[in-house]
Formats: sequence, C-alpha cells, structure tokens
Amino acid sequence: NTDENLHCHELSSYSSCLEYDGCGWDRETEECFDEEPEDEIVNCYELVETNRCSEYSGCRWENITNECYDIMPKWIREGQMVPLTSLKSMLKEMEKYNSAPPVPEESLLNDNLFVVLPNCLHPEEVDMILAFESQLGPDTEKHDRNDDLEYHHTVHRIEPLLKQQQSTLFRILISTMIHVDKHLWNILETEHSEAVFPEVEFITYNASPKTGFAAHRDNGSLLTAVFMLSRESAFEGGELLFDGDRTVKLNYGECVIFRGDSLIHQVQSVTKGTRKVLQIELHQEHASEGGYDDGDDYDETNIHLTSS
Ligand SMILES: O=C(O)CCC(=O)C(=O)O
Ligand SMILES: [Fe+2]
Repeated sequence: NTDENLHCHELSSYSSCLEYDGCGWDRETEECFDEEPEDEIVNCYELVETNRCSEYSGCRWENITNECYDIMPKWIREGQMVPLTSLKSMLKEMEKYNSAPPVPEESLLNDNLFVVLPNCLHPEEVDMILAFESQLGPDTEKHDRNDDLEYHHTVHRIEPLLKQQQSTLFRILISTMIHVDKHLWNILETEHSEAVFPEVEFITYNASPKTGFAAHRDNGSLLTAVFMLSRESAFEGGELLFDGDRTVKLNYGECVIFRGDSLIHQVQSVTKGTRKVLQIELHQEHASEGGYDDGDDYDETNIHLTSS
C-alpha cells in the first residue's frame, strides 16, 4: 500500500479500492480486501531459528555462523531483484570502465551486452569452489573445444561435484544467471526453454606466452557466466575481451554474464601466475543431443526453469 496506515476493508467502493496498490475487490462480498503481497519480502538475517529460515525459499541456514542468509547474492539482496534501471546504470558504469564508445539506449537489450556483477561470490563461496580442486583428475578433465581454437588451459567438468556436494551454491549461481537474463534478454523464456542443461567448468590458466583463449562463441550456450576465483594479486593478464575491443578484468568474486552463443569473446594471455575461473553455460539441449562437443554423458539432469 502506498499509504502505510490504510486498511483496504475501510474502502467501501470498488473504484476507491482499486486506487490502492495491494487492495483487491471481492465481487461476491462486495468488499475491499488486502491482497497478499506477491513475493513476501523477508530479511533472512532476522530469522534467527533454523526452522523459520528454511520456511523461506529465498533463505538458507548457515551452520558455520548459525545465521540465516539470503540465497541470492548480495546485489540482489537489496531489493529482491535488480530492477532493470539499476542494471542499465551498471552497464553505463561498465562503459566508463571500458572506455568503449557509449552504447545507445535502445541497444541496451541486444545480444552484445555483457554485465559484470560485483560481489557475485562471497569469499566463502569462492573457497567452496576452490575446494573441488583436490577432486579434479583425468576423469573430470575435458577437451571439448574446436581444434582450431588456441587451447592452453585445463578444463574440468564439475557439475556432478557441485550439484552433489554444494547443491545450495549451485542453485544460487544458476538463479543469479536466470535473474539477470529475466531483466536483460529474457532469452531463456523467449527460446521456450522449459529446461536448461548447465555445463559447469573449472578452468585454470597457468602463465605462459600462449595461455589464453582465442576469439570464439560458446556454441549452444544461451547464457554463459564466468566467475573469478583468483585474487587480483595471483595473476597478470587474462582479461576478457568482448567483441574484440571491450575489455573486462574481472576482480576476485565478480562474475560476468553474457549471451555465450552470440557474443564473441576471448581471453588474453596470462603472463604471470595462475588464473582460475568457474564457468557455467546454460544449454538448451543436452550436450549429447546438441552434438556440439564430444558428448561425454557427464550428467543427464537438467534445471527446470519453472520449478527451480
Ligand atoms: O576464462 C574465461 O574467462 C572464459 C573462458 C571461455 O570463454 C570458455 O571457456 O569458453
Ligand atoms: Fe567462451
């Protein structure tokens, strides 16, 4: 309600009732009633009991600290979802930072956008992902790139590990991508995807003159996100380059989200140290159906957009 003290039932006429957000008219009883807010906004931090916390799908209980946390990353916490206007201003910020020519307003929603989210991962979440390193080996290693792409890094497919061992984190990462997509492209809906097949990769670049990734598109990936796991001091080089001239140096914990199959991107050589990222691609088809990679039957499960 715009008026905090207003009670809908005090409004006796249909027209006065409908003037107020949050009031609805019951045609049978001819009464004005308080509508249930569509998405109840709760502050998870105020829920101090495990049970109360778990009643809310947007909250999760953290055993280490005994606190209830928002399931969404920080930048969504503020107001449930990022309104389009603030995404636009984030993009404007990006332009300044990239010193690229300004993107005209009407093309803000085009396929060539990328969005960088600060505080995408909490340091504890970075640690959870890095902890998988000890479980990586020949059976998780993947060579699914075209041979003509310069290929000087190691890729491990980790969606089974992530889903089984850190399922909450897995959901957070996917829902971050879905939220951004809803506001920017709505590609997951417009492509009539009832489900998407996430491919999760742990990618490590060790410094050498040729460690990087030549310009490419992520074939079949409706949406791609890259999460930075390394500290700024851990490596040099390794900038992402979009469209050949828009550079992004991701900071620790940041992520970039873009239309993988339409926006050309590349990774500059890592000249010093080690650069580690987590990459999630949301595919419309399972790899073995799409036939774009070597079809390892890593994981048949998908994410249903309507139910998750
Ligand atoms: O390492 C990155 O930042 C991006 C990697 C990438 O584009 C890919 O693996 O397709
Ligand atoms: Fe890529």
